[in-house]
Amino acid sequence: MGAVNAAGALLGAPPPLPGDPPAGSDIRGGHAIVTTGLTKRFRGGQVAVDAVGLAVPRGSVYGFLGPNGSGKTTTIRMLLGLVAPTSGEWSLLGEAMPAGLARSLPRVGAVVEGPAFYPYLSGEANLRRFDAADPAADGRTVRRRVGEALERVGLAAAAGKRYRAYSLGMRQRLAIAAALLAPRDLLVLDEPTNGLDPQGTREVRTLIKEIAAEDTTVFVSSHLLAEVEQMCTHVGVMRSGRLVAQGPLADLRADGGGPRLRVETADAAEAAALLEAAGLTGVSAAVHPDGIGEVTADLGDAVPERLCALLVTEGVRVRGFGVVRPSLEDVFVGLTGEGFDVGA
Ligand SMILES: Nc1ncnc2c1ncn2[C@@H]1O[C@H](COP(=O)(O)OP(=O)(O)OP(=O)(O)O)[C@@H](O)[C@H]1O
Repeated sequence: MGAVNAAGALLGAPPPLPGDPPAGSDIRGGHAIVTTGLTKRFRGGQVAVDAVGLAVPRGSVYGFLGPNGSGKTTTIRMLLGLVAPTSGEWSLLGEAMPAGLARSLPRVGAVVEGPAFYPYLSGEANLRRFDAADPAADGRTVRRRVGEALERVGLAAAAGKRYRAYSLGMRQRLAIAAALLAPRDLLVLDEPTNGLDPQGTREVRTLIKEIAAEDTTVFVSSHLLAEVEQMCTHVGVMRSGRLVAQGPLADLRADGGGPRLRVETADAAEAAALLEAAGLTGVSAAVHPDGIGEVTADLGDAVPERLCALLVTEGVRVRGFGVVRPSLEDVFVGLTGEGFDVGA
């Protein structure tokens, strides 16, 4: 499937769901996306998305993070009206869905799965062709809009080049340009850096930040924690079809707990006893196979320099001393029970 733009271009509105609120009744204007109990059970009984409640604030860059198969694409397809939920409610840009599809979708740009462009046509010709398939688009302004979209994604100089000569990063930027052929309040991107090399990844990431700076809410799925960390203000974490955490990135980071003291020493038992006597909590000591011990403890309000001086004065042979803050990955591993691919 290619980039999906205005309502009706590539989308067929799904039938209304039982219990749908009347059109326009959702006035939660502070959020670009809200879902309540959104669920998808495929034929055969598999629950791919299980009662997901998303709250995507307007103006945010929301990272929809989760391992492969955790239900991200299915959720995105439901949001865009490409597949009907089994149950649940959702709204896009304040419009209750699916009744409000025709009103909200023209303001939503989306890139879901691989873009389908003609290899022998130029980037510009591909965008014109794409625009022509959109009944909501005004053919009289196509030249200007295609030019602006190419400019926006940094492809103006390569506009006349054939698509097959584009790098992977350029191809992905062209897909984003297709989603930006009209002004959008919300951009939905499903794994936009998947398969890109580091240069292409950087290009797309920079572009997303620029688009967000222009007041477009961006909802971007990824299985790469490092990527989400670098470009998102908010994050939702999926595990096996369930949303296990959601909120501002900074809040989730804070959920990992406070800083920990870490001391490397051959006198682990003595160091642990001294730190406990000094009032530190969560003290634990371990000895590595090389015989060097490691003692960790919650730092709390203690002053690390004083603790270091105390250990040395009391004769502990300190080899290493530092304060470690829990990484976002530690938090997510705690939430999801599994690691994420952190190599962006
Ligand atoms: N049409 C379908 N019929 C049956 N099962 C499906 C269908 N589409 C997806 N699934 C299953 O639903 C689960 C969630 O898949 P989904 O593609 O939404 O996950 P994802 O997080 O986007 O993963 P990926 O990044 O690998 O696409 C998977 O177990 C998948 O096999």
